[in-house]
Amino acid sequence: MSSMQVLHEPYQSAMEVFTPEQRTKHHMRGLLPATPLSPEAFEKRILADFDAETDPLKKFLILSDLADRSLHLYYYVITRNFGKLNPFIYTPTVGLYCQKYHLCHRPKRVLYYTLRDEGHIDEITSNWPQKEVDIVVMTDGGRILGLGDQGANGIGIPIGKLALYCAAAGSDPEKVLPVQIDVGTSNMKLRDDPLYLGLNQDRLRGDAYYAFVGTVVESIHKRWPKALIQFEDFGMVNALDLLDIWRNKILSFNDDIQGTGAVTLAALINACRARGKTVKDLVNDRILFAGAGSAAVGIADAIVAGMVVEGVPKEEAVKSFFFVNTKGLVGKGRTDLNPSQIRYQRQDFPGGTDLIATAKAIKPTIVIGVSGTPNQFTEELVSIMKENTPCPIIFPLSNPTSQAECTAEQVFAWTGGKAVFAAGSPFAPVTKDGVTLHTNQCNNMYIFPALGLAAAKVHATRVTDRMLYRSAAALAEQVSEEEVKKGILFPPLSQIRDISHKIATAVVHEAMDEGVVPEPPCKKEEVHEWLRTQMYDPAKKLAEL
Ligand SMILES: NC(=O)C1=CN([C@@H]2O[C@H](COP(=O)(O)OP(=O)(O)OC[C@H]3O[C@@H](n4cnc5c(N)ncnc54)[C@H](O)[C@@H]3O)[C@@H](O)[C@H]2O)C=CC1
Ligand SMILES: CC(=O)C(=O)O
Ligand SMILES: [Mg+2]
Repeated sequence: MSSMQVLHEPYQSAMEVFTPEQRTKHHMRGLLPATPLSPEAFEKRILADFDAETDPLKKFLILSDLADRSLHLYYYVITRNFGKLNPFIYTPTVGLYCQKYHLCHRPKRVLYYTLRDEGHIDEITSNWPQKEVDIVVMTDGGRILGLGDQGANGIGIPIGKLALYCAAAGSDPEKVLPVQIDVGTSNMKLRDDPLYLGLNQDRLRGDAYYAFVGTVVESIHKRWPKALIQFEDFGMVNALDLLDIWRNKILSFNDDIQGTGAVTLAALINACRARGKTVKDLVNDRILFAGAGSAAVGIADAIVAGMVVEGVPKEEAVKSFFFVNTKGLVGKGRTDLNPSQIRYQRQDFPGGTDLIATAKAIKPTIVIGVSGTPNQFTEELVSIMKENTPCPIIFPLSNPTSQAECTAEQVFAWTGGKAVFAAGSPFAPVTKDGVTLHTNQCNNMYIFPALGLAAAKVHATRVTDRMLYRSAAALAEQVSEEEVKKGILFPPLSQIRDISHKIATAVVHEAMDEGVVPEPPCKKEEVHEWLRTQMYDPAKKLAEL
C-alpha cells in the first residue's frame, strides 16, 4: 500500500495524529502539516465540532465521517465518551439516519445482497476484503426500531449495532460485517422517492423469501464458519421463523427476541431486588405488554426462564403474562395467533379487549411497551396500576424516542415519583422535589456486544438459553443494593467496557460448562484475563499503526 493509500484508508490512517516515527515508517514526509496532534487534542477538536452542532443527524454524520476517515480515531473518541456519544451512533439518532439514509448515502463498508444478485451470492461474499470475520449483523430492513419497513435504508442498524460491538465490548472493527438483505420494501414513501437506492419492488414473502435469506446465510457461513450471525430488526414472523431455522444449525441469535429478553430480565431482577424480592415472586404480579411481537415474546420467554431457574413451574410462571396487540388481548377465542403467541394466550380472559379494558380486568403491576407506537401508556392506565401497587413498574421500551409508549416526565408526574422507570431510548433524569428520579435505559445494547464477543472469541458452536440467562444475571449483579433501592436498574454506560467484560466472562463460563466450546482457549479461572487480551483497544491500536 502506498503512503497516500495508507493516509486515506480508514483501517490504517491516524491522519494528523500519526507520530513523527509513524510518518517516517509510512514514508509520509510532506503529506501532512508539520505538527502532529495527540489523540487527546484530536478528541477535543472533534467534540468541539460535535458540541457546536445542534441537529442530531448532523452530529451523527460528524462521527460517521470520522469513522470513514480513521476507524481507530473514531473508536478512540467513542469509547472515551460512550455515555455522551452513544445516542448519536445508536438509538434514537440511528433511526433518523435510517429514514434519511438514501439522502445522505456515502459508500460504506457493508455488504448488500439483493434479489437481483441471485446466482451471484458467493461472489458478493467473496468481494468482502477482510479475510477474517467474527461478527455479522444482518437485517432485511423489515422492522427498523419502531419505524416500520425501511427497506435498504435499514443498513444503518447493522452499522450502529456493530459500532457498539467494537466500542462497548471490544470486538475488532476489522472483523465485523454489516449485511443488508434487500428483498424489496412495502414502504411506499420510499418507493415513490426517486432518490431511494434499494430495490423498488414489493417485499418478497413466503418460501422464496426464506430460500433467499438461507442462500445468503449459508454463503456467509461457508466463507467464515466460525462467525456469529446476529439477526436484527426483521418483521415479527420472519424474525421468529429465522431464529427457529438457524439457532441450532449455526452460531446465531436474534437480538430483538433474545437480547431484549435478557436485558429486560436483568431490569426486572433489579426491580425485584428493590422490593426485597426475587424474580420468582413475579408469580404475584400481572405483567401487561403493549405489543405481542418479537420483543414481547422474547422478554416473556426470558422472564419465564428466570422464574423457572428459581423453582417456579413453567405453567405457573406463564400465568403472570398478558399481551395486547393491534387486535387486543391475546385471549380466549383469538384464532389469528402464531405459535409463540399461543404459548401466552389467556384462556381465562376473552380475546380482543383493548389496553385499558384489559388493565381494568387484570389489574397490572408491571407494564412493558414493545408496540412501536407512542402514547400507549396514558394517565388512565397508570391510575389503574396505582390501585394495585404502591410502586408501578413502567417500561416503555419502544425505539426510537419518538415511538416510546410514554415519557419519563409523564410517569413521574402521574405517580408522584413513585414508579420504577426504564425506556428503550435515553431519557434525561427527572428531578422532583429536589430528588433525582432515575430513568434507566433498558436496551439490548447492554447484552449483545458482550454476548456476541464472548461466543465469537471462544468459537462457541451455539448461543444457548443458559448463556442468555447468565448474561442477564451478570448484568443485574453489577448494580448494588443501595443503587437498586434508588430505582437504578443498570450500571452506568460510562463503564460499558468493564460491564461488557464481566458479562462476556460469565457467558464464556456458561458456554464452557455446557460443552459448546469445543476447544477452550484457557482454563475457566483464566477466562476474564484472557478476554482482556482479546478486546480491541483503540488507543493501543493507534500507537501500533
Ligand atoms: N429496548 C430494546 O432493547 C428493544 C426495543 N424494541 C422495540 O420494540 C418495538 C417492537 O419491536 P418488535 O417486537 O420486534 O416488533 P414486532 O413488529 O415484532 O411487534 C410489534 C407488536 O406491536 C403490536 N402493536 C402495534 N401497534 C400497536 C398498538 N397501537 N397497540 C397495541 N399493539 C400494537 C403489533 O401488533 C405487534 O404485536 C419497536 O419499537 C422496537 O424498537 C425492540 C427490540 C429491543
Ligand atoms: C434496540 C433494538 O434492537 C430495537 O429497538 O430494535
Ligand atoms: Mg433491534
